[in-house]
Amino acid sequence: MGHGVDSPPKIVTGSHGYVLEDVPHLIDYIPDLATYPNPLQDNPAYSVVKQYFVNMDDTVAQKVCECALLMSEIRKLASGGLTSQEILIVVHKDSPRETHFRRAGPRQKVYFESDEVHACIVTCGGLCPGLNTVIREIVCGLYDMYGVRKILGIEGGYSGFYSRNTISLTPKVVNDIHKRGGTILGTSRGGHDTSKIVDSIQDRGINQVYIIGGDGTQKGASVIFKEMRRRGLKVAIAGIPKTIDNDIAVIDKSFGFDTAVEEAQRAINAAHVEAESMENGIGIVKLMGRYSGFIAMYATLASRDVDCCLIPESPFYLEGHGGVYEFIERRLKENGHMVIVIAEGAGQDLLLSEGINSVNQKDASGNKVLLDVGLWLSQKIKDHFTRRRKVVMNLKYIDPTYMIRAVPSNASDNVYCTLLAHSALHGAMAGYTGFTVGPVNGRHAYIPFHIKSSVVLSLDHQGQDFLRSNLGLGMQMELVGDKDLISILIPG
Ligand SMILES: Nc1ncnc2c1ncn2[C@@H]1O[C@H](COP(=O)(O)OP(=O)(O)OP(=O)(O)O)[C@@H](O)[C@H]1O
Ligand SMILES: O=P(O)(O)OC[C@H]1O[C@](O)(CO)[C@@H](O)[C@@H]1O
Ligand SMILES: [Mg+2]
Repeated sequence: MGHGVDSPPKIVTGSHGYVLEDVPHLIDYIPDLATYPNPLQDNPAYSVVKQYFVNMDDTVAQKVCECALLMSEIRKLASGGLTSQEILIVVHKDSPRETHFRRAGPRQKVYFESDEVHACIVTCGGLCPGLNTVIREIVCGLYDMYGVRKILGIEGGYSGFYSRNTISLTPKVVNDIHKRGGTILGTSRGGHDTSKIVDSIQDRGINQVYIIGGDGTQKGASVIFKEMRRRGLKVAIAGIPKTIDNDIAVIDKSFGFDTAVEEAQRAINAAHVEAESMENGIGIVKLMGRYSGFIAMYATLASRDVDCCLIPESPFYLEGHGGVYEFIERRLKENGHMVIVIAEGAGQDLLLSEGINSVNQKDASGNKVLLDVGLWLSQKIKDHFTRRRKVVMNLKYIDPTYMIRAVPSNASDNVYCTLLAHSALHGAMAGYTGFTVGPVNGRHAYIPFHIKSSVVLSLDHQGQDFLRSNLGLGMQMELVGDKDLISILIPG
């Protein structure tokens, strides 16, 4: 019963301009599927909680506007005449309502019997703190909540589907993996061969696929979903978004980000200790962030020892008025030392304009390989001050790139990873497919792949919020360059 054409986005509109970006469901292409009562209803841990199951119609608003509910809605709310999906929305009376997503969580009816489920888990792309926690909680959640016994781990990312062995995953196998960094399954870039992957899933009789990875991985998951649908297979594809860079616009935050920011403090502290111990000491720390400076910016805000933070969203220059050299000179005069944090994607245009390694290198997944801006900046500063200005200065460059992502996740990321894992498996059990999970405005939701894979968040989108939060944190700010986003922060 396969569909020969791509499924268009499932957009549901309602009254008052309500728009639901819905996720696909197995019954969209296999209409006569049997349903079963959710086994959670007999679980004493859950049955005591009132209203444990998510209402079928519950949705989460992508944006919560700052104005109040319409008076008519307030009246309806008071009289119980609004559904819970509507209660979640606060709208401006004149503006169309924003996008909504289906709320995540367990449903009363499921589309898989426990002993019918054959699940698999795969991790793809770069490492991120929390990968093992997500794996653990999918396994334990399926086992404990749904009585699922057949769960396979696919080794080595997408290519592992057709070129590697599998691992049988049980709660015992995954018991303490959340205390370790990395992923027990291994990961990889490249090697996404859709038909080989789908053949492998079909041949093994797998019917739930949990795919943990970043933007590239979610695009790969979307292609797998489309092929499943084309073949008419009863296989639920659930994505769990992973990006240490925190650059997915639609969800509130990505897992591992907090841990990475925390770990980055150690490098910044070291840079600060080194810098303040020497005459004209400068500590430079390079942090991850190809296209967005979230890690750099949050690590800067948390530390209070950083004088200057350079991010990809805000181009900067070195020479002349408003340039980095001028700022360094002033800070050294005022303080005798300074710390600079630079995101890996910042200043790439400057390196390219100097003709450094202009060959466009790509990794196995087709991602552009960036030039080392930290080394370049260190060399430039040394050259400028020591050789050209004949100023004594001591510069120490620290690159903790892989140290901040190879660590185990911290406590709050562990809790977050657990919620993501549970959202994913509740969704798959309920028959949803072709979706990814994540909190939107603080509530966990199911988001269609086409939205997740197309939006990359940069700090530019949040410029105003950033200004507000920086001011709230007691930072003074100064512009470097001519852009409207702040590049330099001076602890107040
Ligand atoms: N457009 C695409 N279609 C199908 N598969 C893709 C696509 N883009 C990437 N992939 C596959 O997804 C996997 C991971 O992609 P990638 O290496 O870009 O990491 P990522 O998921 O974006 O994570 P990271 O946060 O580390 O960048 C790879 O196996 C890659 O082949
Ligand atoms: O060196 P690798 O393993 O390709 O990964 C590095 C990249 O992965 C990311 O963390 C994205 O997840 C980037 O910020 C970084 O450039
Ligand atoms: Mg990526």
